[in-house]
Amino acid sequence: MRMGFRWFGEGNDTISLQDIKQIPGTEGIVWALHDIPVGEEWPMEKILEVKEQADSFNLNIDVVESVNIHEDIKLGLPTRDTYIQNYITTIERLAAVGVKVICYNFMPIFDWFRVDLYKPLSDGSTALFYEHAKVKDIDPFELVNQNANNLEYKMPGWEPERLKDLSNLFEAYKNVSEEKLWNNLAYFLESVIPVAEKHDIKMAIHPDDPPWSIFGLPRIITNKENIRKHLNLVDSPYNGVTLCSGSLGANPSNNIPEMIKEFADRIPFAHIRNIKVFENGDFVETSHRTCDGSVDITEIVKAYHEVGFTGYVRPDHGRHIWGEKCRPGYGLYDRALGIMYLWGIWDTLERMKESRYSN
Ligand SMILES: O=C(O)C(=O)C[C@H](O)[C@H](O)CO
Ligand SMILES: [Fe+2]
Repeated sequence: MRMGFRWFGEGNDTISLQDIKQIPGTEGIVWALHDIPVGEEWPMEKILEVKEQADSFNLNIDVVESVNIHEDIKLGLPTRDTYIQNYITTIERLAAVGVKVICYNFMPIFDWFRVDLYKPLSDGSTALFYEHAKVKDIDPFELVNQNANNLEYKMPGWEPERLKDLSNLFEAYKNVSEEKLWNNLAYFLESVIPVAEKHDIKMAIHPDDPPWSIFGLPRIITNKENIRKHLNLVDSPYNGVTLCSGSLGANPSNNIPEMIKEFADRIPFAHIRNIKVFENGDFVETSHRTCDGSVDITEIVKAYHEVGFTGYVRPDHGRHIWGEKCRPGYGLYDRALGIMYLWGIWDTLERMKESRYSN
């Protein structure tokens, strides 16, 4: 597996490239141009700027997360063709600088969703928290105001300029059933996958986080059957999945090692993280260690090892520990610990494999 670390860019992250370089076994950054509005082409000069910064630390820029999808594409509006064309231009430019994987998601309106970004844990750290009862009661408009407008950091998927149009967006989605969303996804894939094939760049959809409908909005990338359906919409190695253990793991009936085995050659990129799911279905982010949460990280890494996984991987959200001031879920310390845990399991499995052969 090839390790990367999500980085939000110069002046937009508390973590430096020097910090990332010092995390053992980390070869690259997982990056995006966060200041380009969703739907616009990514300018080549800005792409090259990131490449130069990463080059100077000998870090690769092979994985982009995310080139977000304009809402008109998800809604299937006539204007979608212009936005798809822009997306294609961005794919071509990214391929030209050597990018190998583009992660994206197809969630209506909201990206990942939590009710509390700093839930105190018993060890004195804080972490992202999802609470069913609150989501049922909460007015999404109020939450957007809290999350998007009062935060120190502009978070991808929570852009205030996009969400100020929230009531129109909700109105527009009234006509979009799950089936329609699938059709709109198929339309998008049929346009972009041939381009991805031509330029040798893999498209990797991120599962919905959490993997169920919220506020009556359809969500479709939620379980094994639906991931299979997605991969069959356009049956190409360039139409893949970012298999995220934390997103899928919020539903305990998702068997992630089984998915890794079935979809092995269609997973160009993996997110590995743990969460603790409570009996009532609420969940909180934990350390990556298996026994700290409900997701069996050991079995997951074992499954990747068994299938001979050579794709990209990153730790996903971490807790906020040791007093770190950082983007919610994206501090340096807990994610770096996560990387060491993943390598610990992987290296042990490698050693066991070698000794099996030598005995
Ligand atoms: O919620 C998660 O697990 C994520 O990793 C969020 C992703 O960055 C995002 O949805 C990808 O487009
Ligand atoms: Fe993820």
